[in-house]
Amino acid sequence: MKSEISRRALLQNSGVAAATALGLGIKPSLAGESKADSLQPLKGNINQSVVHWCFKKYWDIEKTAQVASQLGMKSVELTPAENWKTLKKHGLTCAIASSHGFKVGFNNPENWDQCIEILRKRIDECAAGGVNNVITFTGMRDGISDEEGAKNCVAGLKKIIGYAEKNKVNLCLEMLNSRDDSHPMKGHPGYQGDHTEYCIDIIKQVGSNRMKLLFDIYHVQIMDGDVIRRLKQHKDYIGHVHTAGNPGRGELDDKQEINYPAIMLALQEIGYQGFVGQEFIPTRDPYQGLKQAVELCDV
Ligand SMILES: O=C(O)C(=O)CO
Repeated sequence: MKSEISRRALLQNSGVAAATALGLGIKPSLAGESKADSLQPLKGNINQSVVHWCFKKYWDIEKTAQVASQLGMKSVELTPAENWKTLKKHGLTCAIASSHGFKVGFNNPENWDQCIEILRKRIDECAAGGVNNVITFTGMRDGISDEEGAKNCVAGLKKIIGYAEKNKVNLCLEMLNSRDDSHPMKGHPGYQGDHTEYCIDIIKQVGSNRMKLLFDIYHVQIMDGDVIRRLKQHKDYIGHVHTAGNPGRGELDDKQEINYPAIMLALQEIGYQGFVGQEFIPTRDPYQGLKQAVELCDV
């Protein structure tokens, strides 16, 4: 896989070099990239998506959609409904809609009304816009025991899951790591749903085929590990998947420890039909990092 990627990269780079030498003046199709920088056609067995917040600093929605489309991805996700028409223009969808943030969630009954109101609105938007998934969170512990938090999550989510069912939209509960305290988006110390099985137990108790897990490989690797076994074990409950390199939530390169091609093959093996959202924080050229991730996950 690696040698194939390097070979491709080499061919592409030499193509650019040759064209430049010949004075062909390849017209950049996107600022900072040339057409020759685009991928070979993807196998497309994995539906790939890019998570907008990670790239927002570099690219607005139009540019993100252009890049995603150029890289053969199928979605730009966690972007508001007002942006979905831009995605459509580029032949893309939004794999999962955002909702209430991770800090205020269903573990505290005081937050239920607020979470339900925003989820209802998102479910309506998803039903109208052909989007299948909405994200949801447990919220922070803030003195609530894990047992109480789980009980509250089940009771709170049960108040909205019927509406999700009626509109054929999945609620995806995200597990997040609470270990990395180095950066506000690399880890979330105090988050209650910080173990895979804790979230799975909540999902099972809500008891609906519209209640799913957002399996973020980066967060699972930090808190629980044993990623492929967990994917297989919980296959019936996985609604969406996220990536990033660990440690550091950076690119999916050889400085990080997660074996993404093997994990993507495992997703195929379990018959996962959903999307894989690239959700890393770029530490170098964002286009090159995203291209590398897309190639690596295209198994
Ligand atoms: O850290 C994450 O993965 C989140 O989605 C928080 O919103």
